[in-house]
Formats: sequence, C-alpha cells, structure tokens
Amino acid sequence: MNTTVLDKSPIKHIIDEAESDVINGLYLAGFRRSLRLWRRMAYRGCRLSCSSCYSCSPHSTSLSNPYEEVVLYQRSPQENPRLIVLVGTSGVGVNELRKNLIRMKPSLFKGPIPHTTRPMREGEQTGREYHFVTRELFEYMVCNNRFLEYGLCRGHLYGTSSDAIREVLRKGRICIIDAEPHSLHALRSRKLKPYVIFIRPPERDVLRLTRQHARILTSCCSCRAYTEEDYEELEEASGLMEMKYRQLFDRTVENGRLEEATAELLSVIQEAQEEEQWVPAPWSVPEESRREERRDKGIREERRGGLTYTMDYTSDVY
Ligand SMILES: Nc1ncnc2c1ncn2[C@@H]1O[C@H](COP(=O)(O)OP(=O)(O)OP(=O)(O)O)[C@@H](O)[C@H]1O
Repeated sequence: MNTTVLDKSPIKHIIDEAESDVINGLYLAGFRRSLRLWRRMAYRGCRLSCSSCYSCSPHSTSLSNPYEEVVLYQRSPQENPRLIVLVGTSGVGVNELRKNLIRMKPSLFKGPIPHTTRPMREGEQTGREYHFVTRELFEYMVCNNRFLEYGLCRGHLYGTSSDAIREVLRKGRICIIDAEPHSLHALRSRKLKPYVIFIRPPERDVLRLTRQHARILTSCCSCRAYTEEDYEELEEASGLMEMKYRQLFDRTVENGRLEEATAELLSVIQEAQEEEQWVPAPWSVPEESRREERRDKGIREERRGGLTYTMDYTSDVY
C-alpha cells in the first residue's frame, strides 16, 4: 500500500492521552481525548480555510442545496435502530452527554469501537477497547472510504469506521456517536438513517452556574476550569455552527443542567426511533430498486473507463 495516500489526506498530528475509559467494567470505547482534539483542530482548520474544505465547498450537496425532498418515515421494529449523531461545539458537553447515556443504559446504547494501528497493551482485547489492525489494513480501509474520520497520534493511526457503526446497529443497539458537522455528509445514508441532534449551550448565567466544576480541554491536552472567555468563545462558535449547518440537524437540545439535558436527550432519541420522522426521500426507496440503480451507475462508469468509481457506488456506505 502506498503511504502517500495518507500523507495527502487531511490527517492532523494529535497529542496522546491517558488511556482507558472503563467504568465499573463498562468499556466506553471511542472517548479518547486525542481523537477529540484532532477533530477540534481539523474543524478549526476547516473554518480558517473554507474555500478548500470539501464540506464547506459548493461540491457538498447537503450544504450547497438547502432544499431536499423529504418523506415521512416510520421505522419498523424489524429494522435496525437509527444512528444517533450528537453535534456540538467543543466544550459544550457532547461527550459528557454521550457517556452519560451509555452509562445509564448500556444495554440500549453503544459507541462504535475505533480502529488503531497502535500495538495492543497488556490487558487489552481487540474488539473491546479498539480493533487493533496493521498499518497496511488501516491504509487499505482509508483508500476504500471505510472511515468516517481518522487521525494520527504519535505515529499511530486511529479512526472510526462505518463498519463499526453498522456492527452496533446490526446487534439491535442504538449506536451513538459525536461528529463534526463536516462529517455529516458521509453519514447521511439510507442504511444508517442518522438522526442528528445539535447540542447547544444554555444562557450565560446557567453556564456559569452549571460549569463551576467543569474542566475544559485545552489544545495542550491539559484540563483547566472554564473562564469567561471560554464561555464567550463557546457561545460564538455554537452560534456559527448552528447558523451554517442547521439544515442538517433534526433536533436541538440545550445542555444546561446535566440531568435535565440527559432526560430530554433520552426522550428525543426514543421519538427518533419510534415515531414518524421526516427523512430525505432516497432513504425510503426500496432496497431492490436501489441495488439496480447502483448496478446501472457502476456499469455506466466502467464504460467511461472510471473503474475506481464502481467501488464507491456499490459500497455499503451509500
Ligand atoms: N450539563 C453539564 N453540567 C455541568 N458540567 C458539564 C455539563 N456538560 C458537560 N459538562 C462538563 O464540561 C466539560 C466539557 O464537557 P465535554 O468533555 O463533554 O465537552 P465536549 O463537548 O465533548 O468537548 P471536548 O471534546 O472538547 O471535550 C467536562 O468537564 C464535563 O464534565
């Protein structure tokens, strides 16, 4: 496998962190601070250079076309649960809420197990903390668009694959992930039917009151108490995110008091799984006609000599 593929990709070097998110024997995979930091840096980079960023560019269909045909969709009990995606600006409490839900209802919620090329440590098991894979396999997965996002940390690659998400859903559990808004276009598929919940900060006085003991993650991978500037930045970044991406959000939940926000989130997720919701029209097309459509597209592109596109169109991600 040619390593230049990864060199050209939007990987950012990120800082390592203390391992393990194990609480009372429950493995909370995917909460590594390094990946969160990477995401944050990637998002900031994206905001600074919007003209070259795929998701902000006119090529991103979900953003360039704010109108899309939607239909009412009711999930049947035989179908996999819908993927739940939490979106929010760094520091608003997305991880705290996600962790809270998994801790409260571990038989209902689960996060996807990330992949890594880092060597397995004593006491770890592949498929529990991580899927431990070789660099070759990781790069192969990158080339085949298997990752929704990935990052490099002290020479080791980390990533969240769409297969890991599907694995959770296939087992009938609600897969709950947090994502940067620019990853949403890759998630919006008929198979995953993501339900996107935007987490918004509360009013400033509620922020001050509730975040007294909260710790903000700095870019130097250390934690400290929130300051007034942090609140200001949080509110501003959140407002911008909401303005720019709101057409991709299904619901908004305000994260003021943690118990109240968690309870609201639980009820919103229950509605998303059990009640009728608006979804993009192609998500309700029967599987057989989708397969035919994909086959047709694949053949057309092969004739044009674009063999490589065939793989994308027949991939499960779409
Ligand atoms: N509703 C809340 N009330 C009080 N503290 C909260 C609440 N939500 C989150 N916190 C605290 O705020 C801090 C930041 O939360 P969290 O780590 O979940 O942020 P985040 O949105 O995931 O951003 P990042 O990935 O940058 O950490 C943590 O100390 C967390 O315990």
